[in-house]
Amino acid sequence: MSSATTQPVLITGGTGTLGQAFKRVCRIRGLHAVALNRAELDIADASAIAQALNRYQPWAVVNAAGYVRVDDAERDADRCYRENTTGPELLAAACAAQDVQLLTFSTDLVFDGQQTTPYLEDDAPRPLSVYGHSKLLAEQAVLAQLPSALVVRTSAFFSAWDEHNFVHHVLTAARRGEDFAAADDLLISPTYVPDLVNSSLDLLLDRARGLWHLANEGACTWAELARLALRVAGLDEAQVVPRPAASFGWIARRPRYSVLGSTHGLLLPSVESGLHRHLEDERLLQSANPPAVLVG
Ligand SMILES: NC(=O)C1=CN([C@@H]2O[C@H](COP(=O)(O)OP(=O)(O)OC[C@H]3O[C@@H](n4cnc5c(N)ncnc54)[C@H](OP(=O)(O)O)[C@@H]3O)[C@@H](O)[C@H]2O)C=CC1
Ligand SMILES: Cc1cn([C@H]2C[C@H](O)[C@@H](COP(=O)(O)OP(=O)(O)O[C@H]3O[C@@H](C)C(=O)[C@@H](O)[C@H]3O)O2)c(=O)[nH]c1=O
Repeated sequence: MSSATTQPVLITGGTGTLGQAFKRVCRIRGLHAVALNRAELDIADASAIAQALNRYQPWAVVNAAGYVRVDDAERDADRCYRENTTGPELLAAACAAQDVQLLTFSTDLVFDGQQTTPYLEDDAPRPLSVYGHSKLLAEQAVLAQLPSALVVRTSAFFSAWDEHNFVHHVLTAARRGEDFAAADDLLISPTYVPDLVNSSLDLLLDRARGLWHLANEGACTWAELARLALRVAGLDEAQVVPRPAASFGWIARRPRYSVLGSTHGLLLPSVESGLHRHLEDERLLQSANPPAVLVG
């Protein structure tokens, strides 16, 4: 295979949180990358995948595309399975045929939450939602098509690089002086997106394969995460209103415990460290002269 320096990493879902973050981290690390949006590459279209692989000749595909609206998925199952299961399976088949590495992402929501200790890669999955089921089928299909694929289970993204995440919403509400209701009975593993992307890329470059759990160290409830974010930001933690998950009226069931541990022993830095860097990134991006590598 040719070297990673001459061929690009091909990123799907280039307009999303993860796709944009991969683009940015590749730029920071000097890795050649091409990020495609849905119009340029629909991952559920086999001929579009073949065309993209032929055109860009990537050494690896990073699949950052997916259907992530967990509640909507319960009533929009066909679309969810198309984007979360069919897409990754077709990518894996195409990568297998052309000897290209593949990194794709799964979720803590493949688990049912009955455990009381962190879920490891070989613990039995039993999803409670259409979204979780679509991701479990994808894991199985991808590894059947391409046993060398890297499948990273992760959860509860936060990042200052865009606004589509829980921590951003909490900070924004608190700065406006508004209270913020957050579930206090679901235990999760929050994940700082830049840490996830850097570690995933390291694993991809090391040719790691199979299932890996990647999340920041430090299990907490959504309410604890909200309070920690406000504490790190020097805001008033009392603006977090703890509530049971059942009171939010969500359509999809969520596991009450979906903390991720790993048999591989690789842990990202602590959630608190991620929050400090989230706030520092906010500051840099809002400054008069943000660093060029962070812009775009
Ligand atoms: N957000 C989270 O907390 C977590 C996310 N993940 C996983 O990480 C991955 C990325 O999530 P995230 O970045 O948050 O999601 P986003 O919704 O921010 O981004 C998803 C991207 O996928 C694109 N997309 C959807 N369907 C297709 C398709 N058929 N072909 C090409 N592109 C498509 C979307 O395009 P468009 O804008 O056109 O819709 C969008 O750009 C997903 O696999 C998700 O399951 C896992 C755990 C936690
Ligand atoms: C959990 C929670 C969410 N919210 C808000 C934030 C958000 O706008 C909305 C729904 O929350 P989320 O979508 O973040 O929650 P959810 O869909 O459960 O998040 C998931 O995303 C998918 C893609 C994953 O794979 C998981 O790892 C997980 O992080 O409700 C609260 O206001 N309070 C809360 O306590």
